[in-house]
Amino acid sequence: MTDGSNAAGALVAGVDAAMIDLDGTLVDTLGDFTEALGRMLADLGLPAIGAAQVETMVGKGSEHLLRSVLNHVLGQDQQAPAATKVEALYPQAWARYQHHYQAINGHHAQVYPGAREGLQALRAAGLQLACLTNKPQAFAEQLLRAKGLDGFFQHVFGGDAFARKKPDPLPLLKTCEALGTAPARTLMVGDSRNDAQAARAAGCPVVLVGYGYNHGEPVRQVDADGFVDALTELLPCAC
Ligand SMILES: O=C(O)COP(=O)(O)O
Ligand SMILES: [Mg+2]
Repeated sequence: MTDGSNAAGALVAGVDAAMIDLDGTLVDTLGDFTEALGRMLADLGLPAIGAAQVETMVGKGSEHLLRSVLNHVLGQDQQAPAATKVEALYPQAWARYQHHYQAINGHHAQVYPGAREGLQALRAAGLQLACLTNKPQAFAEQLLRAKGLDGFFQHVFGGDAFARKKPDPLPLLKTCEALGTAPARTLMVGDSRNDAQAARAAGCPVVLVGYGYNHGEPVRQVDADGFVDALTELLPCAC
């Protein structure tokens, strides 16, 4: 239990549905990202990147991740302006990354302790659930199926499902529309300021987990309505 858990329970008691982030919230996918990026960088003849570095770059979708990784590895090369090189390499990097990620999706990833049980409890409490991630739709669906988590969700929306990604409020508002719930009664559950900013702008309550990826910054400094250490703390309470 954490200080935020009572607040989280109270929030759950006051909502009709929840939107659950995927990477860093339901599944620890850092191993998948690092593996697919490593294979991509090897194909391009570029230096490798470590998991600790990758962790700070995850959460804003694949395009942002690839540009951050290329910038990082090319930043060590002073021969040409990094930005020009990044854009020149980007199309090939994108194709190799897609190829490799699809092949290894879920192989180096683990469902977080309590995540499955938390989803079960939320469904048992009568909440509708949507998975709302910046991960591309096809990869998100493939991963949820591989981990046996797909059956919990009425909807799955990836980073390419709408015109803009989190932290823009649009994906949350569109998800509320699909669920048929008011934003103020639809809880966002995520792991980063990306999720929290989007929720604030959409008018949704937001709870963050303490264990995910928050762009290399302490997550408890983010403006959110509550924090939990496991999704099992998201139980509706009568408080
Ligand atoms: O950037 C990503 O692919 C991860 O996205 P998520 O944290 O919104 O699931
Ligand atoms: Mg996340």
